[in-house]
Amino acid sequence: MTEQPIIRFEQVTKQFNGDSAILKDVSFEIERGKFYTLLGPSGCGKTTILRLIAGFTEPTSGKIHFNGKVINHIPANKRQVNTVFQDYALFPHLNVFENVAFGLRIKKLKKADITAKVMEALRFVNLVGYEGREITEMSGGQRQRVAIARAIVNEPEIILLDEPLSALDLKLRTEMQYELRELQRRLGITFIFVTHDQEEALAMSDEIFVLSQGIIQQSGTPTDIYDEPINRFVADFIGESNIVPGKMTQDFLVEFAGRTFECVDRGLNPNELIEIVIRPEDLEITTHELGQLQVRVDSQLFRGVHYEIISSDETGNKWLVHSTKKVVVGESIGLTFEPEAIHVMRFGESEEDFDRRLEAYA
Ligand SMILES: Nc1ncnc2c1ncn2[C@@H]1O[C@H](COP(=O)(O)OP(=O)(O)OP(=O)(O)O)[C@@H](O)[C@H]1O
Repeated sequence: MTEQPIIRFEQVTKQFNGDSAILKDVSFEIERGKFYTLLGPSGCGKTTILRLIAGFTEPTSGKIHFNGKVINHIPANKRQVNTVFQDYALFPHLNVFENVAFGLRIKKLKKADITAKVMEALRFVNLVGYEGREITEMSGGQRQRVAIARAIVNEPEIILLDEPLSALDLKLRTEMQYELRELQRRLGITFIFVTHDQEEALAMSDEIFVLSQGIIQQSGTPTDIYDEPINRFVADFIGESNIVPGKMTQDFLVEFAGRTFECVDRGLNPNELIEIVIRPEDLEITTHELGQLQVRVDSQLFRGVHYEIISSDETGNKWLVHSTKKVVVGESIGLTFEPEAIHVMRFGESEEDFDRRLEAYA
């Protein structure tokens, strides 16, 4: 028997003061011990999901299950959940030790137990030796670690992290991404992390939920989502892509840019209109004659590791190419790609409907 999910949202809708719904009939499951990321643009409802899990707000309709029990009305302080906020919400008048100890003092633990637990949490985040420091004397990255220590000291089953890296500069941010990921592995606690940064989500997560307009557009592993975006929103939001209109003439054959190509997808209706996604790094540059597609180079930018080339084919499609080869603007070149590089999306169909259709077909 598979273990039941630690969190399950069952058709959860959230509306504020009669306004239109922020979350619309959202259903998902969170498994124990994994690193999840809620990814989406500003205002899509990511923080609202965290607040619902934490118990800071209740759903307008639907059910939230925690270890199989409905927790809609359970107050925040009775849930095995701790949150690390964007601004860390540390107490500036308390030192590092007291910040971490705060929750344990409220629970009235014995002094010796508090010391042992706080030191253990500080050890986890590599801050032993800093316990007497004032919060104001700590750097951004160190404050971040204090906030995490304050969450883990309560031994929660879930840690919620609301854009915790957004205040850090790029270098520190990358370091903290590694640190957080590593910490989650060592602790084995479920992490639910919120970000609007797709690279961060791809780098850190076991599973990503891509949200837009109060709906989970797609969920899956980073490679699932990157390689097989379900719709135009996900393809655009996760990395750069070429999206062109096409037709599925039969299984394993697609037509776009006026030609027919082999692909690895099947299960669509003959001649169904689709959108084709090809990632810029999956296009190879060759001579005009050897290309599967002939394009004219419109522009070229040097990006350090690669050139970013914008080109167009005869039917007017634009093709973005990432290549280590340099080309000449105005020149006609050929593009080649493997059948696996062609990803097929259909218009306006949900992930569930898509899967159901594929299953029925298989
Ligand atoms: N208490 C509230 N009352 C009314 N509207 C709210 C409330 N909290 C959030 N909203 C609205 O709900 C929508 C979603 O907000 P939420 O904070 O969940 O988005 P988000 O995806 O986390 O965005 P961001 O990345 O900007 O933090 C926004 O339009 C916001 O204005």
